[in-house]
Amino acid sequence: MKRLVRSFGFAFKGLRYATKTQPNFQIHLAAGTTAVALGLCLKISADEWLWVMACIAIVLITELLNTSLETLTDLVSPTYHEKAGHTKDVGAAAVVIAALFAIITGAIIFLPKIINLFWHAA
Ligand SMILES: Nc1ncnc2c1ncn2[C@@H]1O[C@H](COP(=O)(O)OP(=O)(O)OP(=O)(O)O)[C@@H](O)[C@H]1O
Repeated sequence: MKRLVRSFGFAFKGLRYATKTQPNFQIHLAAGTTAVALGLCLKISADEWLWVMACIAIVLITELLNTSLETLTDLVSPTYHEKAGHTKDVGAAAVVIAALFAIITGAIIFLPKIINLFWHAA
């Protein structure tokens, strides 16, 4: 049990580090918070909540793994190396794919509801 609590402590340390030092992680956190606020305002269904939560988790997880990869790359290869560049580029590509998936899912869920709202307000 003590080991589990210690592991959680390290995990929160990592989360704090990413939140404090990574502007991209801060942007993804803000986007996730906005999606949750929109979900509450637009009263999305349980199924839609599952998609929204999955998207938020996938984007934050890929961003955290990318940060981890970048940090390790900077440690192992502080000077220019083609493979270090590939490592960072592939990590960044994973984040872009996750973010695109989240944007498309968000558009499918929220756009019709937002359009409907304006349609009825007009
Ligand atoms: N050691 C390196 N060797 C070769 N290319 C590198 C190296 N470090 C970075 N690069 C190239 O520069 C790009 C930007 O890297 P940089 O370290 O500036 O930002 P990042 O760590 O990818 O992202 P962030 O701005 O979120 O910290 C990388 O995607 C890679 O193409």
